[in-house]
Amino acid sequence: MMYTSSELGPVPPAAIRTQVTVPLRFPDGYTAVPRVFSFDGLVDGREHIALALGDWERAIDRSLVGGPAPLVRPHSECLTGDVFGSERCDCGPQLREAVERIADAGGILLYLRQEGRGIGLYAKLDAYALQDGGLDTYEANLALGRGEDERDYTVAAQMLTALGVERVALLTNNPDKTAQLERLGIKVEEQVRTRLHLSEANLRYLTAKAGRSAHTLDLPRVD
Ligand SMILES: Nc1nc2c(ncn2[C@@H]2O[C@H](COP(=O)(O)OP(=O)(O)OP(=O)(O)O)[C@@H](O)[C@H]2O)c(=O)[nH]1
Ligand SMILES: [Zn+2]
Repeated sequence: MMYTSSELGPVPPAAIRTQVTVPLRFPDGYTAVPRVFSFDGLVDGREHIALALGDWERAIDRSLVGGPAPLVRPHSECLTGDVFGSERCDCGPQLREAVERIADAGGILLYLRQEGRGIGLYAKLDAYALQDGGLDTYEANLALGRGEDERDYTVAAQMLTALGVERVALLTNNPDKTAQLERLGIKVEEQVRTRLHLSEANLRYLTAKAGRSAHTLDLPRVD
């Protein structure tokens, strides 16, 4: 049975399992040196990781004594976008943007293994095929007998709590991430928008996100 936060009440604790430094170099030459954390006890049994970037320890310490909240992005896995640079979505550029902004501010990137808004990679590719036949990104999920968005952010709350993060500035345009984390006991003091990463190929996808799930995206009008 799938775990959902509303069923089981308080978020079960998770513990840090390993932390290790992984130097990164992006295709455009940008480099960052996050501390990568793995965890024991995440409720869905998947291998989610947290990347702590910049002066993250000071950012967390400061937030515990009333200073500004650390910048945190929960980023859902998108193999085609994050790894291969797919232009069907905005995930790759958003991930690159997030790493740099969090490294500058000090904070945490949660890399959540929730491919395809939780339906998995093969189902996402099936959904892409349906979108090529005219359905939008949400209709395609429904046509496959899946939810429009099956993501549950309990694991994100678990990881933040294990890292000692109680308050966050959340780097996202997705109001559901903010709402769920608040319900899970993480204080979201601010929702910080990501930039708009628009291409000819992702315009329909981003328009559906803005229209159907209230993503905060300033898109040009399409007639
Ligand atoms: N089912 C499905 N999933 C998609 C499609 N396009 C992208 N995705 C997935 O959508 C998710 C996007 O996740 P995020 O980058 O966290 O983005 P978001 O929830 O839109 O919110 P932001 O924080 O504003 O970026 C990834 O898991 C992608 O694999 C699609 O057409 N169908
Ligand atoms: Zn994507």
